[in-house]
Amino acid sequence: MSHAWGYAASNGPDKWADSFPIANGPRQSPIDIVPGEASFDSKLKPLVLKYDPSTCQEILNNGHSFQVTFVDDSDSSTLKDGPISGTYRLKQFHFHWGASDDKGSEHTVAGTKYPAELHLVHWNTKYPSFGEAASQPDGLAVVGVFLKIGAENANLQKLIDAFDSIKTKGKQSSFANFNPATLLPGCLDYWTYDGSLTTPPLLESVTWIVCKEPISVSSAQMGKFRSLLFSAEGESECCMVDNYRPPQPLKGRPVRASFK
Ligand SMILES: N/C(=N\S(N)(=O)=O)N1CCCC1
Ligand SMILES: [Zn+2]
Repeated sequence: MSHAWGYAASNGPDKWADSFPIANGPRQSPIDIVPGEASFDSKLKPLVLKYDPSTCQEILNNGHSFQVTFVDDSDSSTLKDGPISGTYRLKQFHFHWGASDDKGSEHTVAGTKYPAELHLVHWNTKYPSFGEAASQPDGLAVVGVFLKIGAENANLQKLIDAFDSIKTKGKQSSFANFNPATLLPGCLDYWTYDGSLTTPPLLESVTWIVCKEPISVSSAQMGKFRSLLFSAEGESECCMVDNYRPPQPLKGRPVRASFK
């Protein structure tokens, strides 16, 4: 791939293996989660998520998605227990979505696509930094939350209200005192499996924790997601849509459920 990766036919998921051969590796993400084939594991603990809104720093259009970045120089915002051991610090969260409400999530559930998926990215503090952790098999833990069309979500609206300041690639603005816990579903039942980053560099360092229960988003709010641009200011406008990788081969991996 002579040019930067993206989601177009010329540089999208089907082309990523040209520059990132791990794209065909043994533990790639996302996957299709088939509930009837997941095995309940009574040893799985409930998730312990502790988020401090004061660690919320900025909101950014990185040209692939929008992300909210957190100060991660202390254990103020962390993920513990669940399928992981030790303490993982929240680095950022971001979303993936479609051009229409019938697609957009990366993980699917028995083939069902949701209109969007939230990813809360955490790194293992046994390593000195996110960058170091991202290259380790137990380095990252990402909590995935599906978005389902329904009632308007007032907490998502706080993110949407900042979109005018980050419409184009590379734009960022300060974003303070947002509590990511407000984006979690009421029930934290989850599926978990060993996987990877779903964008280049596709590193196989992620313990995936995918919540069974979605959160709501209105169709109008999804329309606002689609008003963001992949393109930078002054470039020909390219709507930020379909920024999701399709499910990858499971290759024999177990998928465990924290619930019966
Ligand atoms: N692909 C990623 N996260 S994801 N979609 O696998 O959660 N990231 C790339 C760099 C930082 C996070
Ligand atoms: Zn993601």
